[in-house]
Amino acid sequence: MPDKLQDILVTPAEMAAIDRDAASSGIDSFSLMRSAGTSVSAAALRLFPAALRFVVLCGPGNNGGDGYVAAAALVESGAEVAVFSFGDPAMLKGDAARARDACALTPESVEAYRPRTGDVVIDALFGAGLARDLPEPLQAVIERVNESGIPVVAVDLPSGLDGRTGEVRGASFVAAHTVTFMAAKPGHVLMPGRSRCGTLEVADIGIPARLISARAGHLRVNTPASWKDHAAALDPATHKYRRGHLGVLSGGQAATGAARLSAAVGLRAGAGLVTLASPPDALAVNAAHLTAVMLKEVRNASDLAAWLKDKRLNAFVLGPGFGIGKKARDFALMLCDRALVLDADGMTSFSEGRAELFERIAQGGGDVVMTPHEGEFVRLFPEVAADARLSKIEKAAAAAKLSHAVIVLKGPDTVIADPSGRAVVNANAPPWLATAGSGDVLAGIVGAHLAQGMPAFEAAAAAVWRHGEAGTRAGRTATAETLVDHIPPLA
Ligand SMILES: NC(=O)C1=CN([C@@H]2O[C@H](COP(=O)(O)OP(=O)(O)OC[C@H]3O[C@@H](n4cnc5c(N)ncnc54)[C@H](O)[C@@H]3O)[C@@H](O)[C@H]2O)[C@@H](O)CC1
Ligand SMILES: Nc1ncnc2c1ncn2[C@@H]1O[C@H](COP(=O)(O)OP(=O)(O)O)[C@@H](O)[C@H]1O
Ligand SMILES: [K+]
Repeated sequence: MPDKLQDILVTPAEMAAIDRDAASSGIDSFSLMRSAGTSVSAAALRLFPAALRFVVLCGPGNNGGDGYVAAAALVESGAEVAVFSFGDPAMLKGDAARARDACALTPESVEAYRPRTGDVVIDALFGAGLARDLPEPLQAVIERVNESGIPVVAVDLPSGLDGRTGEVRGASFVAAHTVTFMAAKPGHVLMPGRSRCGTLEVADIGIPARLISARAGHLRVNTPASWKDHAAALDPATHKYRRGHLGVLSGGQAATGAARLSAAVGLRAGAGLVTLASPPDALAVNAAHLTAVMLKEVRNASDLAAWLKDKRLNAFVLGPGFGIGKKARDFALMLCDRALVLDADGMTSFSEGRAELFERIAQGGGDVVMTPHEGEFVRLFPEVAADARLSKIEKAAAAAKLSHAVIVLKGPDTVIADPSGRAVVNANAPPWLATAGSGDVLAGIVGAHLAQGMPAFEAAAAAVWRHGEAGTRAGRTATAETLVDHIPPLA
């Protein structure tokens, strides 16, 4: 796969346009189908050399066409092959009809398929463009195959998954391996889709990279390529203030741990200095637990205003354990013309009165990153959360547009989106990141990146990636504290 296509995510609508562009540029579309089908048969033979029979399930469109090509290639390799079709194969058109004609096997109806030990299923029923629920009889076939435990190799995407959203349309195969073409689609990386694709192979079937780049939007998988240009190695002549000064706002004495996690990881993630701003009642407990992190008493808005006169304080984290209410709102409004991570209680405090926040962010010119999990997202963006048509990427992008902030919509498939429509989907996070305080650690990493001068989108994307890596390094028994100890270097 050409390097520049490596991380690109192409929506099914963009892919359909790319297909049309390829055809109108004179590329023979049947040769693309032949490459697609043979890359599937090659994968099946490579991964399942001991299969007793390959069962190719072919649908009514070009995905089915790929299936007929794969079936013919498998027959040629000497394997035992059976073909089952959904819909009347006589109704196939164009390239798919040609592929059917080139396959010597006579298909049976898919409903007649009964899984047998030793079978390997090639799922060529529907591709990534599926946008409505599968018919009931097909759902029953899929469930039967899933229950049988027979391995499935999916062509393009496991049938039943929506390639735009990753959602299940009635039922979907759970594949052991998926072969898609030219570029991954959102449905391969968004949940639950990602967990149903098995290993993902992106096959180059010969569509020129320029045709793909010309149609692809600003959607990527989150890898270092998305932000490494902003993660410069340290200048040997640097000093701690040049590495940035991060301020973290602590809650009252009963809830200080969350902010301390953000502060501790802030230093680890590269801020030159971190100061924890504490209300008076929490000073003693914070002092007892801090060493390299500094402590500052901040009682109220006027204390904060006085502290903000120090312009070297260039980024803040507000929210973890802070408490919900007017104080959080006042503080956030004062901080959002500097670089700010608004997390947890900081966001929830704006369940009412968000318009003022969003306006300030738009006017402030600072870099604001909000890091909601699903529950916080519903509170701050109820109308976006309730729109069932939107994918997680589209939800994060809509919230970014509405709030003028960079949105980190967390979960196993965290999406980072900015108001201009740029978005990345994260895929390196192990499930044991779902542990108390993990979000506080993430907020502190974003804050450290902002303090170092990274733009908000890159700061957030790099933080989510490092958080995922820290999870992998810390291992299954990770806690928020051990995540702090396992943050990998940025550059
Ligand atoms: N991307 C590319 O450049 C290439 C794509 N190819 C294949 O082409 C596929 C896309 O082909 P198509 O656009 O024909 O898509 P599909 O093969 O997924 O089939 C779409 C057809 O199924 C019908 N359909 C959709 N949802 C349905 C539902 N829920 N119930 C019943 N019928 C439904 C549609 O009306 C349409 O006739 C890709 O998945 C890939 O496998 C390859 O042939 C080679 C080139
Ligand atoms: N199943 C999962 N797989 C990978 N990462 C996850 C999963 N569930 C949650 N996470 C990540 O763990 C972190 C949890 O943050 P959050 O929900 O704010 O928890 P807390 O408030 O306990 O810190 C987020 O970064 C989120 O993306
Ligand atoms: K499929």
